[in-house]
Amino acid sequence: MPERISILGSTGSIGCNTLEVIRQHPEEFEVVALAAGTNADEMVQQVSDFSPKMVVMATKEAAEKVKSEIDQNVPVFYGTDALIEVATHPDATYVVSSIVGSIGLPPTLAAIEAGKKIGLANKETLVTAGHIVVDLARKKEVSLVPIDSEHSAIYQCLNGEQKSEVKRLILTASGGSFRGLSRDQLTNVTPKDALNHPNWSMGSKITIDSATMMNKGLEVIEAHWLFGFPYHQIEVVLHPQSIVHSMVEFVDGAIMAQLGTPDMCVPILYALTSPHRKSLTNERLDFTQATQLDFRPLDFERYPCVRMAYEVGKVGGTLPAVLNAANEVAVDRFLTGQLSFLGIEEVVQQAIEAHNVIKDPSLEEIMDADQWARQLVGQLKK
Ligand SMILES: NC(=O)C1=CN([C@@H]2O[C@H](COP(=O)(O)OP(=O)(O)OC[C@H]3O[C@@H](n4cnc5c(N)ncnc54)[C@H](OP(=O)(O)O)[C@@H]3O)[C@@H](O)[C@H]2O)C=CC1
Ligand SMILES: CC(=O)[C@@H](O)[C@H](O)COP(=O)(O)O
Ligand SMILES: [Mn+2]
Repeated sequence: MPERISILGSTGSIGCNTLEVIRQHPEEFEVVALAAGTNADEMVQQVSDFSPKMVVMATKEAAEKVKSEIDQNVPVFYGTDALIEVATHPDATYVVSSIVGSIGLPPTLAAIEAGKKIGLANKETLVTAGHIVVDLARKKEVSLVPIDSEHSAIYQCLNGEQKSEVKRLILTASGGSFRGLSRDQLTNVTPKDALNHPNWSMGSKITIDSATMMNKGLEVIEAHWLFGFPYHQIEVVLHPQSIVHSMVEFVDGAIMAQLGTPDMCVPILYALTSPHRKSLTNERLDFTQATQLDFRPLDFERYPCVRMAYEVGKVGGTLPAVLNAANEVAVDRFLTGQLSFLGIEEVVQQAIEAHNVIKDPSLEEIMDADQWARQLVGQLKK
């Protein structure tokens, strides 16, 4: 039987790569339902290529545009509630969670509640409500398989290993688009500069997160929840080539690493087929050509967002949701010219300091904290 897949965020970078993987294995995978934001043109093409049973767009206008331009009689809905229909479609066995931002949390939880297998790209879900997501997945016996490249690498390195024999997880970080610049040189950098990631082609929000290295901070919290290790066993190392996608060190000093060209189709396909592997037509590493692998320690002064994320992750409660929501709004304001690049970390720090943390929060308390941070950072001047 093919894996029957719903994709949340099908028009994005991960969504399109997922469809590319599906295209390469038509006998293994079938598309059931697709959800996206406002990119109606891309969705019209996807409907024509994959004939889903249902489509959801974020807005009425986008839904009407899709409806008016598709040949097939596919139901098209819109809005956040309709995302749940895609996530829980009765014909779907697998949900790829690849909407950007904490808006991906409710449909991802709904998919877990409905017992679907999950391929998780949306790291904001785990940062915002890690304890709730992981507990529900355990209760429902749902496998939560990482798509994020570092976490996919660690997932592969941990396969068949004992957790008690792990010394530490080592996340690699490219350093982002400004890795060659000092902090003083960051004062006047522009969104165009920041969107120029050295190794990966990704959506705009995560590309800015890579430049501030908030991405690595979010990934530390993501690793904590996915693999169940305390923060002192999770480390970050700079690796400018993004070839070693992450590593696991064991108690005997042995280190396992997963390597490959920076291509998200690899972790996406592995998430869909693990523990098995399928072929992929893609660029390969060639060690007969000169290949350099460099590693450097992370300077927390240069990249304060990583330090912030460790501190926030250790405090827990509603604070990671505040960090995440504040960052989402700050990145959006940077991209729209309302905030400087260094302003991103400043306003996130202000939100964290102003928040009264609720310990062991309910989902409602987490959503409230998320909204509180969005309002606060939306008003802050910088
Ligand atoms: N790109 C990558 O290589 C990696 C991404 N990730 C994570 O995966 C997630 C997606 O990243 P990426 O693909 O780069 O992001 P993109 O910005 O490329 O894509 C985001 C997707 O979410 C959709 N979307 C946005 N808002 C809504 C909404 N309100 N309702 C429904 N859909 C919505 C977009 O639709 P539309 O465009 O139509 O508006 C688009 O399909 C993020 O959490 C990111 O951190 C993790 C590792 C690597
Ligand atoms: C592809 C992927 O997983 C991204 O999260 C990537 O890791 C970004 O790279 P850096 O955050 O290391 O710049
Ligand atoms: Mn990553």
